Amino acid sequence: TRSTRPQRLLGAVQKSATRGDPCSVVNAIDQFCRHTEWAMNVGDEKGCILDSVVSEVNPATVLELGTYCGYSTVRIARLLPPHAKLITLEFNPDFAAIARQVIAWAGMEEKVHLVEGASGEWIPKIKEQFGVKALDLVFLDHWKDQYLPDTKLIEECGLLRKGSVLLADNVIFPGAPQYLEYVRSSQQYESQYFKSHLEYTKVEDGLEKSVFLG
Ligand SMILES: Cc1ncnc2c1ncn2[C@@H]1O[C@H](/C=C/CNC(=O)c2cc(-c3ccc(F)cc3)cc(O)c2O)C[C@H]1O
Ligand SMILES: [Mg+2]
Repeated sequence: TRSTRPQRLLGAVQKSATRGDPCSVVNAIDQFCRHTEWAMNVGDEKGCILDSVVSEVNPATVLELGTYCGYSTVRIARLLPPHAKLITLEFNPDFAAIARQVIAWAGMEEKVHLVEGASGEWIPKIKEQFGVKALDLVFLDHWKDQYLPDTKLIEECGLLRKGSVLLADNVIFPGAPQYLEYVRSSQQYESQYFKSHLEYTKVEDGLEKSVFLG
């Protein structure tokens, strides 16, 4: 039967990237998605903004919502110090299986906990399951209508501290209007929009960075 897009993306990684080299994995996926087959990775242009926020926050604990094929998982993990932890949630078993292989090819398994499950079910378990006191950085890139409910759940679970950063993909396209309204109007956040483009296209999109003020 016909392969899936994630399977073809993994094939491109195994063909063109060097095992243990996360930058080559990121570059292989960008090359494949720009020249062969588009896929919904944050991509190279928005990825540079992601890189700068990760480097600025220098997080010990990161939560990613929506692993998909693991592109941003690898992109973030490659910048983390040795004992930092990235917890990434993915409820589609087929995507999770591909992402595990992409993460392994990049040699990032030590820094990444990929949890196969729904964010709504797992966010309340993070503290106990992973011994996490607070999240330094949250990268939101799952279903866009889940950004707001999951942000409220993260707050309710006491997972944010003064200075915790939320970084949300696709706030313009496909768009997350309710989330944007919330973080931009809330007294508890200082929000900033980073204008960019939808991955591998000229369509406007961007990332919203929101600092929790406690
Ligand atoms: C609640 C929950 N828990 C765990 N995993 C969850 C979850 N909701 C989704 N997920 C997982 O995240 C992933 C979902 C990501 C959703 N992202 C998107 O829908 C998305 C779509 C586009 C896009 C743009 C233009 C177009 F013409 C078409 C598409 C671009 C992007 O960057 C995206 O992130 C995969 C899914 O299984
Ligand atoms: Mg996205």
